[in-house]
Amino acid sequence: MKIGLVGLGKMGLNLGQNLMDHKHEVVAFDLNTDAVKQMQTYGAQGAFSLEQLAASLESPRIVWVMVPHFAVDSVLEELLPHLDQGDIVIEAGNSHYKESIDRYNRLKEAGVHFMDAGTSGGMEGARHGACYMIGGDEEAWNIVEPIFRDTAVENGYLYAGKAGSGHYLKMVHNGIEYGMMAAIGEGFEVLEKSAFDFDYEKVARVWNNGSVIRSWLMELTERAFSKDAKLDEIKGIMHSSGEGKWTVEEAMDLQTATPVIAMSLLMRYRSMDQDTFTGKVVAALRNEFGGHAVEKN
Ligand SMILES: NC(=O)C1=CN([C@@H]2O[C@H](COP(=O)(O)OP(=O)(O)OC[C@H]3O[C@@H](n4cnc5c(N)ncnc54)[C@H](O)[C@@H]3O)[C@@H](O)[C@H]2O)C=CC1
Ligand SMILES: O=C(CO)[C@H](O)[C@H](O)COP(=O)(O)O
Repeated sequence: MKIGLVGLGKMGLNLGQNLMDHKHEVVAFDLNTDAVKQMQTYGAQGAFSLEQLAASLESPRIVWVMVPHFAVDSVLEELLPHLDQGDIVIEAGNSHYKESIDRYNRLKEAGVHFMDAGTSGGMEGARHGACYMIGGDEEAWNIVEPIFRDTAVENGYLYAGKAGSGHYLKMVHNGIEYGMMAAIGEGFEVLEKSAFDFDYEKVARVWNNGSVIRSWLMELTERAFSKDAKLDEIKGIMHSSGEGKWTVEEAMDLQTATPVIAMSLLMRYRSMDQDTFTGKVVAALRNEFGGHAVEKN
């Protein structure tokens, strides 16, 4: 199939190559023209505007959008005037499912199908076989399914149903990801503070062989320690992009207890601060009521 690919960053560049390895034709666009040129060297057709991208595709056009979630609306606004009834937009980044439902409704007014696809597996998945969770019209799904089948690992895609369901699943997936990573991190912190002198790469390796906690995340743990035995080269600052927060907000709305995911989110926020005002207040209060020692700046 011929696919317009918008967004050629860490995910898009890999996905574009994956698509071409599976004999799909790719028309590639990014604000960063160097990325477009990189895709061209891999054999893609380059586009230097969304108008040019749309003009290079035949109806029903299929446009795969792989940009950060804050850029999705500007892409859609600029792209929509160049699309026709029956065209299909697949938004495969990490967007909030409610925004995806709004986008589905907005594009539907123009007769354009909008599919929300959650993508998992990171850059390696995008390049060699991803995992997808997809929502949107079944009519459009029947057209685009081969693209997902070709670029996913075996059994690595699910058409989940109506608009929003793909990004809803990806939101919860990422919430789980937060909790699992936090548990791995905490376990290694206990090891680090213990009286033993463990080789963390070897620990992760043995845990990857037959243990209950063997997993891709543990394999990545092993890989990270193989590069930097004590992770001395990096700070323990944990950024976040939103999906963990959305999962917790959704759980709150549903009055559902998700303490593991919520705590892992809060620990990410905590990691952004060198010191905390909370800590100062508690230390000051202990000092006020009990004369307990405080540490001075
Ligand atoms: N990196 C990862 O492991 C994963 C990322 N995602 C999601 O996929 C999406 C893309 O992520 P990455 O590739 O990691 O981001 P990235 O920041 O590496 O790449 C984004 C690309 O989009 C381009 N871009 C931004 N605004 C644009 C616009 N208006 N028109 C055209 N191109 C534009 C940028 O120039 C950049 O090349 C995000 O929603 C992200 O959350 C999903 C799964 C895994
Ligand atoms: O979706 C992903 C993996 O599944 C992306 O890597 C995402 O950026 C991870 O979330 P966060 O940036 O909040 O850690």
